[in-house]
Amino acid sequence: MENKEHTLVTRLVGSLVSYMRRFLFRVLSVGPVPNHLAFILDGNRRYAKKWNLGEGMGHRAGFLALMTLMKYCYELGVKYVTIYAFSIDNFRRRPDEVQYVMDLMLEKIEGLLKEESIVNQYGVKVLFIGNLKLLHEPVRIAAEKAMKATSNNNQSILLICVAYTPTDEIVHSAQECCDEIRSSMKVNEEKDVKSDLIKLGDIERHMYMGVAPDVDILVRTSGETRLSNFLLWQTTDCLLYSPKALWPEIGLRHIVWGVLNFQRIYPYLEKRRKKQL
Ligand SMILES: CC(C)=CCC/C(C)=C/CC/C(C)=C/COP(=O)(O)OP(=O)(O)O
Repeated sequence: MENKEHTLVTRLVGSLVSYMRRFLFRVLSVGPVPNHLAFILDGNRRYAKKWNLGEGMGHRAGFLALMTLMKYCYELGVKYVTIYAFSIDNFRRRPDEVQYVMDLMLEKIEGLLKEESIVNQYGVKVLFIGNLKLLHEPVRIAAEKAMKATSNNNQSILLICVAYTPTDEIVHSAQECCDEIRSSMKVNEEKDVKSDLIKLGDIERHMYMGVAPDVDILVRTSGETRLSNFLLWQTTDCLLYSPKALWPEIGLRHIVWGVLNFQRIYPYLEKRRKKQL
């Protein structure tokens, strides 16, 4: 009996908190709501150290934080959420750590496709961004399966940057531009691609991130203010926000604060984007 009462109280408190959060988001959406939030997940290992946990537990806690944050973003009406899950440089970490993160990814990608997952609750299209050939084979296969399974969702988009760095992305885009021009040439035409044939729009179209608009807010946790080779092309006119919290500690207050600051500088960002400044 006591157990039943406890469950009922927990449920009631849960509903009340959720109601208050939605109310807060309604108030926030009186101002401009960002369309695209990007996150650098920094501080998983420091979190594990802080709480005397194994390093892997830090990454697990990081994944849980990501799920909560996605929920907040989609409730608020943010359409695109991009995360820096693993960079090309991260492959140089200790082999056992790389293996742990790859195994975790495999487990979590499979979890994302389950009926009760956030992906299904919010109609999320999942896109993996980066040089996927560099991923461990089972992870690449799972990533491709997830993209296929969610391809018809269009309510919200989750872009997971893995085996990604923007420098690699720019080289990839330039190569694709050249290939496209070459394939449009006549059979007996010389296959030299003149540099002035490549336009800005072509480069953007061939970027891995070409599927999403530019970022509105870039959040990097753990107080670091460096971009560390993330979305260099797509962050020219966005708010950079670096809360002190380690990634697994990120929460509602950070999202609200980030959005309020975005709204404060929104007129300036709009002017810059319309090239009026
Ligand atoms: C399917 C899916 C989206 C999975 C995501 C899995 C996940 C949470 C990956 C994050 C890995 C990572 C390199 C985090 C950065 O913290 P850090 O290791 O750099 O921590 P530190 O800054 O304290 O050293």
